[in-house]
Amino acid sequence: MKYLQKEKSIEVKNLVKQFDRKVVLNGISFEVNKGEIYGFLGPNGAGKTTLVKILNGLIKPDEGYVEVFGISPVKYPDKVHAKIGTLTETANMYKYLTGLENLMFFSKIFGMNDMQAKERSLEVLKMVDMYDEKDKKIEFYSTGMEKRLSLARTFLHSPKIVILDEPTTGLDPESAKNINVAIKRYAEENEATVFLCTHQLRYAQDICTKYAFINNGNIICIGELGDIIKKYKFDKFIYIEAEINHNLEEFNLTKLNGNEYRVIMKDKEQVSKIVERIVLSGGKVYSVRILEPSLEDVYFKLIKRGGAYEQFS
Ligand SMILES: Nc1ncnc2c1ncn2[C@@H]1O[C@H](COP(=O)(O)OP(=O)(O)OP(=O)(O)O)[C@@H](O)[C@H]1O
Repeated sequence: MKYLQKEKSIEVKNLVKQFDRKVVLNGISFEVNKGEIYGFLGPNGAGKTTLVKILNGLIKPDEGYVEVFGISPVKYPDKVHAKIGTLTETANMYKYLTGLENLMFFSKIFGMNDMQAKERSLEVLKMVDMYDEKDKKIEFYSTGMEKRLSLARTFLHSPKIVILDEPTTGLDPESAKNINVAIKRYAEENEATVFLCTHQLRYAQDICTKYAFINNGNIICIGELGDIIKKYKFDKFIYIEAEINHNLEEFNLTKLNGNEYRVIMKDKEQVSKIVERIVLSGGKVYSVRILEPSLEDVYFKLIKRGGAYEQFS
């Protein structure tokens, strides 16, 4: 059978970056394939923004190499900029211009004429669900609206790679969800690759297809969530929604919200034993679910554990 090689969007090899002798990226290597929504996850100060700057050719690595669609951003930043759209934490927009005027301004920087700029700006406004707000000045936008407009700006030149640095930071859950929907839709409709840097794991889990965990400049794990869970034999959880009348300490249930409880699953018999005890002691069981650990569970265990880098593909 013919070996089909996946098309690489980003390739990073043995990348090292230091600031004032502090190693911020410690020889990291990974590849992002076309069409992936790749979550690059790590705590504050892990080195995510530094990597985004290198991918954009804004700073140079000390060692190693990086390619975006086979082009070095170190040597040819302009060529790379033409193919990627980057949303940084601090996207600068003109407060006294409307959303539409801002987007038209940036469209013209990409070489569009008035008509093309207007047409494309209206298109991307619809993509992020901001069409109705297009004539409002940015100074009157909420944080969530401003972020969606910044995302629209990232989409203006139809980039095949979108690099997003903390796109949901500071947003309420609904605004964060809107951002996620727009990112996913853009990726699907444009067959684009997304490189998402964040420490907001719940939002990452909603859209990412693959992950790299970075801590203190080292990648500690790369893979799809299911493969990482299998590899490390992470426990499953039993979630029980119930009214519990008696102390069931022996089962080590952790109370979550309302009537929901969670416990690490040891074996299948455990489920009926817990349900039986709750009912026999006068309580009520409304639902029982068995779930894989979340991205958050996996991430915190691996980050805490530290250790060597492992890749599953
Ligand atoms: N220009 C610079 N000069 C000196 N140190 C820097 C510089 N830029 C970044 N650093 C340091 O490099 C480390 C990594 O920073 P970076 O911004 O890449 O982390 P991050 O993972 O993006 O974190 P956050 O989520 O907080 O933005 C930090 O300790 C930071 O202080």
